[in-house]
Amino acid sequence: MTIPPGLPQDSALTQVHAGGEGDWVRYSKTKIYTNCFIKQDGKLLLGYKKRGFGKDMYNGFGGKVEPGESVSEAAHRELKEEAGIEAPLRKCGTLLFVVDGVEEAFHIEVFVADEYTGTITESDEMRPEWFSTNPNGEGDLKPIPYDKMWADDIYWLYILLANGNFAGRADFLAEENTMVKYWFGKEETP
Ligand SMILES: COc1nc(N)nc2c1ncn2[C@H]1C[C@H](O)[C@@H](COP(=O)(O)OP(=O)(O)OP(=O)(O)O)O1
Repeated sequence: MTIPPGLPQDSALTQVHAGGEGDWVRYSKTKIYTNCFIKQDGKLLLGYKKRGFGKDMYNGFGGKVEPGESVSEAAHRELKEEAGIEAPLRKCGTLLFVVDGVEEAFHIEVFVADEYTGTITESDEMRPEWFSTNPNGEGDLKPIPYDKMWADDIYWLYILLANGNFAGRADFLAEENTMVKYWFGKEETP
């Protein structure tokens, strides 16, 4: 499978996962979102989404890029609004999701940081929680709850945890956490 439409075609991406059948779904509009992760000492900070899109699932902290805002500004704002913290965020991935029945495709810029300042605080939208990056958990910390996350996350989160860069696309069924077709690539480092 080649790099899907909607992802940068000239990048140094090597396919790491691909699956599904049929054609990529066509879409006419995209909305830009951010998604931010804090990783530190074998732990990953996730948020339990209390309302809105993705309710009752764990995810990074993020949301829509507002008019007049850069993607980086939006990432820092959402991290502060949803988790109460600031961090030296580094962009590490680009994701495109087309959800059947949702008019605009989700173009998501993913950020990561190894440190943060401030006090992690629950917001109206997210309840922050640390997880162990060890698949068996560590002490009181549970392993990353992939069964309560978007189905795509398991295909790229390990690259983020290893300080790599990635891009991917998935076409989802309407109102279901099911990928109909997907492609994920890792950027090769020289
Ligand atoms: C469909 O697959 C997805 N996978 C993953 N991992 N993350 C996703 C997927 N679809 C959306 N997201 C992310 C992108 C954003 O970080 C959030 C959604 O943002 P939200 O709708 O909550 O945006 P806000 O601006 O915060 O919304 P409000 O208007 O409610 O404040 O999920």
